Amino acid sequence: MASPELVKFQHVSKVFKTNKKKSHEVLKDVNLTIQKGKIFGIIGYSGAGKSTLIRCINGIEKATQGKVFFEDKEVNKLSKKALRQIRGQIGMIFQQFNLMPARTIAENVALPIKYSSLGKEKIREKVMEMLELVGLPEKADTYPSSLSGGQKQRVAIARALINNPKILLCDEATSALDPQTTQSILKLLKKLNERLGITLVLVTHEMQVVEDICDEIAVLNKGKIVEQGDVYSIFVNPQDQLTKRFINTTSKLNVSSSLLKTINLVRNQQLIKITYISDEAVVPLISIISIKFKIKANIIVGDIKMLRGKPLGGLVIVLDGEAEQIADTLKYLRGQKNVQVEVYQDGRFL
Ligand SMILES: Nc1ncnc2c1ncn2[C@@H]1O[C@H](COP(=O)(O)OP(=O)(O)OP(=O)(O)O)[C@@H](O)[C@H]1O
Repeated sequence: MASPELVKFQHVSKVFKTNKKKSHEVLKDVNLTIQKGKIFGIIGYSGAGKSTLIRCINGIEKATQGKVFFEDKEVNKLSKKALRQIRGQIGMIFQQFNLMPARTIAENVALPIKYSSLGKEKIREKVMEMLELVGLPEKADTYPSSLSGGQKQRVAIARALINNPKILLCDEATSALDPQTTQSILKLLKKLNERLGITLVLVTHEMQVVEDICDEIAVLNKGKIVEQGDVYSIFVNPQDQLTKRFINTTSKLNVSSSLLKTINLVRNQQLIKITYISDEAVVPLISIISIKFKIKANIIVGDIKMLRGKPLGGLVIVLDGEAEQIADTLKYLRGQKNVQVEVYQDGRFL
């Protein structure tokens, strides 16, 4: 059974007026559903509208058209008081951490509950609990300037979680961090998702982040969602060119064009890329096509990885044979269940 819906966008558009005459449609007819407990990635280039989209979830931005729901509540229609209550259930972290430099780590983490009815001791207890959760209890009484970028993001996560939110919005949360620190923050986010059941929305321009921890993904291009679905299916069979470009950034099969230029294809040779999943990952496709079609197949690059616990493999191969043999081989490969075939033409795989 599908998990219940936490966030829903129905035909959401957002227009910013840039001056009296000009306006800019930043989100265009966005439809998406985020299920409770999932890790949902929103990927797109700079300016695609990612931040605007997640800011519509907590009502920092208001949709110009369409509806945004948080559980069963329509965010745009809430009173100020109701919106404040909803925001208490929505945590947010940012690329630049947004910590207050003149406050200690403990004071930073306590900020969202500073004016609550909780007493000082209870607040300190909750702060320490959050700092334990993110692995930084010993930093409670130090200042942000003494922390590394990764530690600052951990503090920001602790602050965002202190109200026990249902969802954590992460706006390019790892973009300012080196790859190793990025990994440790992603690991922490995954742990929080598993332990607390908190829903995560990750805005990013890095497909590696999506590959590492997301369950679902929406690809945003100039304000439009061009593709969405579960991460494995999208990695296996991306439909949109932009999605393919993002996936290529994480793939060892993304043979550089300079390397491809060194492969001097002669007549009767065809460069292809095949991607295969599940059982096909272990089926000896190359042997089969060599025997069946008497074709030579030279492997240029091969890769196999586990994605969400399932294998995803791929090969870049030069097929060498008569035109008819190549055509029959391509037909055979394309007829295989769970095998995607792309042919190299005009400098790219299509
Ligand atoms: N308050 C605003 N007024 C006018 N234009 C805005 C406003 N906020 C954002 N925009 C414009 O909307 C577009 C999308 O911005 P947004 O920050 O949502 O994109 P993004 O995908 O998050 O990009 P980045 O990763 O660079 O932040 C940009 O062209 C931006 O200039």
